[in-house]
Amino acid sequence: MPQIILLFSGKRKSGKDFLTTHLQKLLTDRCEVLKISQPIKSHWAKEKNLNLNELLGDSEYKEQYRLDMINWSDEMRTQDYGYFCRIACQDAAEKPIWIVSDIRRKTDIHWFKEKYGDLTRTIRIVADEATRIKRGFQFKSGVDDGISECGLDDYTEWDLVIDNTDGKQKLEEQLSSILALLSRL
Ligand SMILES: Nc1ncnc2c1ncn2[C@@H]1O[C@H](COP(=O)(O)OP(=O)(O)OP(=O)(O)O)[C@@H](O)[C@H]1O
Repeated sequence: MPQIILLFSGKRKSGKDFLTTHLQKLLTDRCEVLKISQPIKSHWAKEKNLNLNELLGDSEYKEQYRLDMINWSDEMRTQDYGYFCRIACQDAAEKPIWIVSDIRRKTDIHWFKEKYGDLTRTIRIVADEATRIKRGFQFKSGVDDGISECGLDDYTEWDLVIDNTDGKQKLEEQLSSILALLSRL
């Protein structure tokens, strides 16, 4: 059982992978990074005979399959909203800090809060559209106007909001604001 769980959310190309990878480097073996998209991608890779590592990485490859994966995983979620959260947690190593790098829906937050109560901390990464475009974002109908991108737009109870817009916050500032959430450890 972890002692604290950091739930990260943010729109496409806001910097979720970037910041959680830097955080992982700081926390080294005290933390485990979980991705809710991992079980989705594993299933999809097996089913369609695709390269799992390419799907998990930051590449054009995953964009080709994103819409299909979203549609399939949404169907699974309507039957059981905790399905992918549960698998991601089952597969996670015993570490004091869990970093969940891709929270996308209110039901994801709900599931973690229901199961882990006040061990959870929610973090929203924001970046303006110009920055996201510079970092590879291109609007895609069915993806960027769907629930997986917009499901948390009106959520207001974040424990921390990080501005990852180009030129706004320094990486060290961003990381120290996240570390402050771990002060109870
Ligand atoms: N603060 C930053 N400074 C420089 N480059 C950044 C910064 N944040 C993110 N990037 C770069 O922008 C690109 C997109 O970031 P990243 O992959 O972390 O976004 P994401 O939110 O995980 O996107 P997706 O939802 O598509 O997986 C990456 O190439 C990353 O290295």
